[in-house]
Amino acid sequence: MKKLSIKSSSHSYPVYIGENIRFNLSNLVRKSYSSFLIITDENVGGLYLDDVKQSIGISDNIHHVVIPAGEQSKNIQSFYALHTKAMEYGLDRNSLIIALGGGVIGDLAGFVAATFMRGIDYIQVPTTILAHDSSVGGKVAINHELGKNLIGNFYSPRSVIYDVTTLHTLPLKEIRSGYAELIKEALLADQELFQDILQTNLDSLSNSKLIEHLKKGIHIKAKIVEQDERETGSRKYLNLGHTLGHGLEAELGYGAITHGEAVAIGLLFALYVSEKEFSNNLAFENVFHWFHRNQYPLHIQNMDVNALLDRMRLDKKTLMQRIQMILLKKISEPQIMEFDNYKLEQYITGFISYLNDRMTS
Ligand SMILES: NC(=O)c1ccc[n+]([C@@H]2O[C@H](COP(=O)([O-])OP(=O)(O)OC[C@H]3O[C@@H](n4cnc5c(N)ncnc54)[C@H](O)[C@@H]3O)[C@@H](O)[C@H]2O)c1
Ligand SMILES: O=C(O)C(=O)C[C@@H](O)[C@H](O)[C@H](O)COP(=O)(O)O
Ligand SMILES: [Zn+2]
Repeated sequence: MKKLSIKSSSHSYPVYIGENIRFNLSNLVRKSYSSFLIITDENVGGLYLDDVKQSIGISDNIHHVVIPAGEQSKNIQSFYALHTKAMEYGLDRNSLIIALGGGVIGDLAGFVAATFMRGIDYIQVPTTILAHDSSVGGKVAINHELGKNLIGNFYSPRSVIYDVTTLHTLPLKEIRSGYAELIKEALLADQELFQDILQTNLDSLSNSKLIEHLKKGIHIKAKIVEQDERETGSRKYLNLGHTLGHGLEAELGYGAITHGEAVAIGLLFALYVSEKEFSNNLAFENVFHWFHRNQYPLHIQNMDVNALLDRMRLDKKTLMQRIQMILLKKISEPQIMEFDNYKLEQYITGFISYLNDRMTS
């Protein structure tokens, strides 16, 4: 098992990465709690809820709630229902919430923990590749129907317990989704990781390669969030690919495409704009080929560009109504840039038709 420690403004917390460590929760969670609420979804619950329950111990004070799987559950109704359950189960300020699942569960359960009785402890037990990103850094949120993660907070977990054995049950679609965030981290900070991912075929991914990539991704994320927890500066770079990605998720309807699939298209857009702005031959071609080879859904059909721009304007990086995008001058050299509507509209229109042409040729 590997352990790293992350410093947040309120406390430091360990990230454990290892095989079958979901069976060892009671040793890894050191403090004693009055009660536990495990929040999970129907897919993950069927696979791992019993393991986690047993690993905490035998007690009347271990409760669980299973919610429908998917992005549509990351909403105000689930948030409210979880608060109701927490009250009905008698959780108090010394209770622990356990987020067992992917990023949807982590963001939602984390936000419930951040707000229940003004904040109680929670831990992240991530079960997707994508959640190597979401479980670290303390961003917790739910979606508003107008925009992604618009209701939320920064609220760090007490620990992250990443049992990589759980990743064996992930479908290929979710492997792809998680790798979009890994490519993002590689583009931001690690040329070697980037080249290595480009050599990797997701349908024949080895366990050792996956774990190597995850450790590097977590390392990159950890370094950035330690420097700038509340996103006043360099943390914005972790939003590479998300200005368009989040806009697409909201405009297409939450869950129509996965977060990682949206980020993949957003990354291509960021590279497309970067190459035009900085006149360089960056990485668009390589990334496009890799996504295509690994069957990422890259078509954007029947998109109302103005509606998409309105979604993008609700992005949290927007200032004075001006949309900001993270671009790359080169690999490992991100830069934030502000755009006026006209220019961005031109770029989006050009990008969508270019991408659709490439996908049909
Ligand atoms: N807080 C952050 O810093 C941050 C970072 C990145 C993404 N996010 C958020 O994370 C969410 C996406 O997370 P996600 O991709 O993990 O989605 P998810 O939680 O919906 O999980 C994806 C799917 O995989 C299933 N699943 C999960 N673990 C499984 C397993 N081990 N075996 C089989 N099936 C499993 C789930 O039931 C679900 O159907 C988005 O809402 C995004 O906004 C947050
Ligand atoms: O941790 C961050 O910071 C990120 O931007 C990571 C992103 O992958 C993640 O999707 C995050 O939730 C986006 O944050 P948001 O503030 O744009 O909602
Ligand atoms: Zn993301």
